[in-house]
Amino acid sequence: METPNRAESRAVSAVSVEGLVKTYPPVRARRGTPAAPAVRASDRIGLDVRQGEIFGLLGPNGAGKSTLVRQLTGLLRPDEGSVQVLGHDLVRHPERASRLLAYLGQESSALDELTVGLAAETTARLRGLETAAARAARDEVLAELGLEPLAGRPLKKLSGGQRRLACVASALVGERPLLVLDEPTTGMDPHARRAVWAAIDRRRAEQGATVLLVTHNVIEAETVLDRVAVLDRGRVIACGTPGGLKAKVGDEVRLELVWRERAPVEIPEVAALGVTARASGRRWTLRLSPQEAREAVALVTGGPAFAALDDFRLATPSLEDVYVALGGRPEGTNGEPGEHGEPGGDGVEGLVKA
Ligand SMILES: Nc1ncnc2c1ncn2[C@@H]1O[C@H](COP(=O)(O)OP(=O)(O)OP(=O)(O)O)[C@@H](O)[C@H]1O
Repeated sequence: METPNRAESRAVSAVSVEGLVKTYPPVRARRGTPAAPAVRASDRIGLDVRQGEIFGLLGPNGAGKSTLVRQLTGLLRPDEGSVQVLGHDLVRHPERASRLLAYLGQESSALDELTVGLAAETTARLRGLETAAARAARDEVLAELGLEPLAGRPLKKLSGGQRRLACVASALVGERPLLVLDEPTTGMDPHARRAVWAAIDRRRAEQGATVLLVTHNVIEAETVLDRVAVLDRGRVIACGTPGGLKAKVGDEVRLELVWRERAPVEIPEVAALGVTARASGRRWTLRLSPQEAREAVALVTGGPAFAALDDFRLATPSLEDVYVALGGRPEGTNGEPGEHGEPGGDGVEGLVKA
């Protein structure tokens, strides 16, 4: 028998995904193009996004975030599994997606020929608003995002950040209960970013909108998200609130050491620290217990190592630490998982949402 809690959580679910599998087929080698193997971009994904929350999908390049949202928005058919959006089965009825959700993808080519104003107005009309209402909605969203001075300019003649902002305006125009935004603030300056987050937050506060946000900007994600799912190689390797996920890293603190030129590894204690450090140029990042951190700070500030030290910083765990601990790659790098991070397998099972 179903417990009241489960029944209740189902009732307020905006997006519910179960057992989602998507494999891109292999590509045969042709005229100088090498063959590519099949890619399982969604590997039995299960997710539940509650109504009214800002839910993030976080993961490195190629983790499968866009593939997942394209299935959630009815644009890509899964091989297996179910997708329910506000109670509608979008695998069986992908055509219903346009009534339920606004989707901002990574590409904007469909709107490129239109002016900023016309793109917003046309989208509003397509979402069922009458001419006068569509124009009012257009004016409102352009004012909200500071786009009025650019209203008459075609998107293809704007800078990257301006074009992205215009695309956000079109995504937000006309009310949709679910906003699916794939990297909405890419290329934007801080002023534009703030305007976008304020506009998203307003739709949640005033319209009760649910927001599903794709990002690999860990820092930004931490401040705006209610909950986050971390994707890696097509799998959800963790899901929870940013605070909850951070608590899973325990009471570890992060110690960052910046060396003047190079780390003085001829000092045995420094060499020992280096074994567990993630090194990036002159910077070492360590995750340590509070006691270990105290000892490490005493070592690098008190002894001969101090002469080689340029700067250091102690911080409580961030979402980025969680991400690295789970086998994700730190922001801004394309390298392999952190040296002391588990490879996203057994060690993190306890974090994966049931
Ligand atoms: N149309 C396609 N055909 C074949 N493989 C694809 C296709 N689209 C994506 N892939 C592969 O599927 C995997 C997941 O890609 P996806 O675009 O979903 O990742 P992502 O997490 O959105 O990445 P990014 O952060 O770079 O946007 C990658 O290995 C990618 O190379």
